[in-house]
Amino acid sequence: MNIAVYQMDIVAGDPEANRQKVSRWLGEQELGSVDLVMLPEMWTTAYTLPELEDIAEDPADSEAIRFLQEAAKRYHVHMMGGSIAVKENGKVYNRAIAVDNTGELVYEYDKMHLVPMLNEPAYLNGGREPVKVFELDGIKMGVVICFDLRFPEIIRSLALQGCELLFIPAEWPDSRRSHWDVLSRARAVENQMYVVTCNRPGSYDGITFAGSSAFIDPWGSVLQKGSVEHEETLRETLDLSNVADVRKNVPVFDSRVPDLYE
Ligand SMILES: O=C(O)CCC(=O)C(=O)O
Repeated sequence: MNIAVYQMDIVAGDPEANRQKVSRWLGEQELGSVDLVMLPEMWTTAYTLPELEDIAEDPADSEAIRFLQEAAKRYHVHMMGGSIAVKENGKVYNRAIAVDNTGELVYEYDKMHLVPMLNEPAYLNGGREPVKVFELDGIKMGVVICFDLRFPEIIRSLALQGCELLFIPAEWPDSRRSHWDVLSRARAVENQMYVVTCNRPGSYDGITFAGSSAFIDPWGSVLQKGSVEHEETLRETLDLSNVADVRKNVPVFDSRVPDLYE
């Protein structure tokens, strides 16, 4: 599977400007051989938490979701549309969106772990639906969002559902970049899956973000990594047969003793 990650700097609080930005970027790419495009966390708004109450979109009538669906059809690519702020029944959620290359919405996930360091619980509601794998081109995939990376149990739950490829859209700060690097590799090694991350660079409201988006293989090798400071595009072709090979060579899943710890 050929994947293009847009390590995008985000215009704060301006969904229209961000849609235009992604639209321009898509138009500049040679997407002929690309199967899937990935965007970062909250790519329409950035972390403008106090404004989200007003600018989060109704998911039943969302410009951002329509935009992802139109882009998927136009370029014939699956869209791992990072996450966007949505408002449903008066509550704001940080929702990851996956759209297939026919424009069909195939999976949504509301970030369940809210970040105390950012006072997120004051502005957002945590998702209450367990994570599930979804399938594109016969590949089992999962998505978790940023802070979720610190909770190995949510990612193990995806692995136990057969996940081979995990996406992590993020707005991870540079001050904790070492955690981002170590934990995303650790999740790939312990779950023997590909991990593809898309983290924004740039700054907002006194926080500088870490960039460092990456493609990590099921052995834990970093195939490619973005810069810390700059916007950029990362592309990689993943050979999904490596997942089965690594799981065969180091049979972690056959060696589990869940009765003793679940
Ligand atoms: O866990 C961290 O250090 C960063 C988390 C975060 O910034 C987020 O989830 O948006």
